[in-house]
Amino acid sequence: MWLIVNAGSSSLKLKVFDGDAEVGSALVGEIGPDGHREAMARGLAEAGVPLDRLTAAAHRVVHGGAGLTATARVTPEVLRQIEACVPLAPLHNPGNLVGLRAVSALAPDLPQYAAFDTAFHATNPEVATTYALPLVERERGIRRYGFHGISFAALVRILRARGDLPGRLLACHLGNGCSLAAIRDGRSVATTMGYSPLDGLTMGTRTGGIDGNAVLRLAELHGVERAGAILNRESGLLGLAGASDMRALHAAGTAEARFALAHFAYWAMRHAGSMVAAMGGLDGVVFTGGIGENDPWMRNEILSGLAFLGVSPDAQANARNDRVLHDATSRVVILVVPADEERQIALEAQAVMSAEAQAVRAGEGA
Ligand SMILES: Nc1ncnc2c1ncn2[C@@H]1O[C@H](COP(=O)(O)OP(=O)(O)O)[C@@H](O)[C@H]1O
Ligand SMILES: CC(=O)OP(=O)(O)O
Ligand SMILES: [Mg+2]
Repeated sequence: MWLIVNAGSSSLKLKVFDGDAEVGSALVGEIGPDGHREAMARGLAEAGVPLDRLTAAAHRVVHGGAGLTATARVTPEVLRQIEACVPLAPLHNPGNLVGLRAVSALAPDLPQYAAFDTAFHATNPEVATTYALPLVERERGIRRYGFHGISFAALVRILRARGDLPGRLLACHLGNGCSLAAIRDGRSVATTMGYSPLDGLTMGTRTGGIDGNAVLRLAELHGVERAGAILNRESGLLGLAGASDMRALHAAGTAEARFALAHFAYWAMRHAGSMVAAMGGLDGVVFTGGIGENDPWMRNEILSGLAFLGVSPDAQANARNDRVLHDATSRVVILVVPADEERQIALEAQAVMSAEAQAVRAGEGA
């Protein structure tokens, strides 16, 4: 049995797999950036995790930096590197570390693995990942990494298994954090997040794209730490309309809420154009994440802005949150694939464990 821990910025998802079967799960939502320790204790109890029967645990880790680019066994050195990436993903890596430490406290001998949100974008070309900074600054690892890679890898795996993977795919992960990826023949060639999960789309509490000089001005006014909190925790939908939750904005009906919804849709559409250019056209659009899977209004708004690309949704299918959304005239397929990060983490970690076992056997045989 495997325990999978997915600590996002606003939710904690736990799953227990026995072979292919999901035998336990827990979802602790709306936990806020500092609530991961309590959420972890609650989640483990709720999922009924049989600690003594576990083979291993595997975790989603948002930022692996330049050093951690593939799913790995968690060693003290790996933990140190994840810790070193905390400033790069301040909403995420601390929660990921809480999860890792909570499991080792409960089961000190249990093997643990980490899968990284950055890894899927390792195939982006250098022009896409490089900031035009002086060499000495670039050498510090200040570059674009991209995130939500476990979610993107999962939807590629699912679509490929169905024989449904479009050649040039615009993937939209719209949750509390939001990013787009340009996926060509199953490989990421561009994505909207950069050095940290702040860049790109308007998000629940993050600005999305903002001019570096505006960031400097905020740091000058408030100090670096406070400026970081403003950009990461008090901005986005929350900053525009006082609520970070998409459902709350739809319900609010105020002018501010309508503007925040329009802002979210507009910037998703603007960045989608950039993704389409990066892969030289568009064959498919896929939505995933809490908003991507459940918000017909938002999907329709974004897709309307992409009508010039031949994107044409079926209104009824969209309203029903169907898995296939394009109508008969659409030149582009439009799909919904529920986020499957936990199974992706399990598959990747199990592959690493099998490779380790094989290496040990080979060593014993030699
Ligand atoms: N039925 C719904 N309609 C609109 N938005 C929804 C719906 N259900 C969930 N959401 C939104 O999805 C977002 C959370 O996405 P999720 O992927 O669960 O978050 P996380 O990034 O923490 O994993 C929130 O903005 C929430 O309001
Ligand atoms: C990377 C990221 O933004 O993750 P989440 O959507 O879980 O906040
Ligand atoms: Mg998420």
